[in-house]
Amino acid sequence: MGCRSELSSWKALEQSATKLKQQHLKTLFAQDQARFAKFSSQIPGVLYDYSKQLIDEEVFSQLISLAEQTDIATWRSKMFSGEKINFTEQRAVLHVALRNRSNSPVMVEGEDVMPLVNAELAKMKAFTEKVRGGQWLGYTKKSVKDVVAIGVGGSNLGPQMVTEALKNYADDTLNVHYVSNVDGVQLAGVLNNLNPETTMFVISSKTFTTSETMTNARSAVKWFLRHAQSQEAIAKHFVAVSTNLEKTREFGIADENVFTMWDWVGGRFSLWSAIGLPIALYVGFERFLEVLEGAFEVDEHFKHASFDKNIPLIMAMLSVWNTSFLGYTAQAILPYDQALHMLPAYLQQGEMESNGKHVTFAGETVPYTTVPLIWGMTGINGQHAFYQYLHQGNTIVPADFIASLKPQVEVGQHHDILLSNFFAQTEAMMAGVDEQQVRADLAAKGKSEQEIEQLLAHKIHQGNRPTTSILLDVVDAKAIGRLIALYEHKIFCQGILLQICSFDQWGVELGKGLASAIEAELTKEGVSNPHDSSTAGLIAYYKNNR
Ligand SMILES: O=P(O)(O)OC[C@H]1O[C@](O)(CO)[C@@H](O)[C@@H]1O
Repeated sequence: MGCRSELSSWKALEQSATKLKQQHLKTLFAQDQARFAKFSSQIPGVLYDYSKQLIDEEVFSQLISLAEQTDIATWRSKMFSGEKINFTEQRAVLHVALRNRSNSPVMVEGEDVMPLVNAELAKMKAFTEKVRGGQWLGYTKKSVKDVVAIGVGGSNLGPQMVTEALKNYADDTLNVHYVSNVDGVQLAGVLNNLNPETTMFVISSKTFTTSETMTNARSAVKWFLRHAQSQEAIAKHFVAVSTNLEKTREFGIADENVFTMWDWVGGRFSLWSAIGLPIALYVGFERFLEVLEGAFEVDEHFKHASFDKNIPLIMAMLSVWNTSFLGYTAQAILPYDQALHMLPAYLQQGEMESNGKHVTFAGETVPYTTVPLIWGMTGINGQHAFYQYLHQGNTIVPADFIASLKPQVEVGQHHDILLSNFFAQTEAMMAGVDEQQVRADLAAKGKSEQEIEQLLAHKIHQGNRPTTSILLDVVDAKAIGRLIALYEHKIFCQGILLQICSFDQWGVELGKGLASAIEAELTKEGVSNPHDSSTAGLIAYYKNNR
């Protein structure tokens, strides 16, 4: 299997990039009144408009050729049929089985995993209903009021992001608090306000070895036992989500309180599994199922839509076009919906942990930039923070703008004001403001010729900054399921287009190992390992001055 850059479609795209870099989006719009119709696609509940990306029909068809030449369709079937496409870890990649609402068999090594998935969903349902219904009683026979979800990375970001997104659908049955940071300040801040008699802990860790999570979990047990004073009480207040029964037992959690997941569920794709338990506890099991249903709709779209209408594939093709061909090495995620305020953080892990890599399937160094730096925040707040850079900085950052037709809560005219910003920003980034317009605006304001000359260069906006607009109906359980699944499949396609193994994370594993070696050095009696002078100096300063 040769490198992607040897493919004829790749070479054609390289030539097109040279041409397109001379083009202005404003001209492309002026030349083609049907541009929006040509470069947009819809599925129920989602309008995806990529007409403000710096492409033309030729580039689009070259991108489709790239998708064909890289065998996206075959890889897609491999994923859905449980082949071990995570070949560096010898694992299938089957988060799609977790939301397979058709219940058709999904085989892993000759075994249909759907009965396992359904059994776990049934266990989650029974548990959620018991806790939410007040029948699950704590050690003093009181029902649960607060849930503390302890986990990090994929065992935190997905559930927390969805919990935040669906806040407005929650009743006041339970509060859910998330603790991910090993900085004890976070755990202490949460526990300070809680009553152990009415608190349930959900310890989520696929491996049940992640140092941050296990440290927080152990401290939570200590805090709990200080009050409960009885080891047996733990069974009423601690549940776990993990693949590692040996470790959950060792920790002291009874098997019946362990929700399982499987090695074919990657951490950053795990919110659909029992890792989503805190979501179900917060908004109810039925709503959690709606999240799965929304994702399942997108799985079906991804499997069956033609390449030129296939939204996740188009998202991936555009990312590769912008990054590997046009040389834009960052991408902003800008939700114009408060419910999606954690989406940028979630997608940072999704995309960068998956595809932030530099070798091909065969382990050769790729000669192109792979994925961009993903960053962002809610659009309106960003407008008053970093949009200056997006409009007039001398690097170009393509951006995904995401909004909804309806707000979760109507408050006066707020939504129209919000959306007018959403529309205005992408229009301005596309069209910019040229010299003629700046001159006319300043003259209309009564500025002198001299004043106009002084201000001119500062007020010109070059525009030509690519954006995509995603319009959801309203952020509800189904919509959030759809949106996440779109990005997940985008990440999958990106990996194939770039020939990157998307489902391992060796870089993160390296950090984990290094930190635990240094941890031992930090004790008083800890022996210093050899380090560079900076690291050694920092450790010594810490030990001598803390
Ligand atoms: O669920 P675990 O095993 O605690 O791992 C947490 C996270 O750590 C990572 O390995 C690295 O951040 C993620 O992929 C994973 O989601």
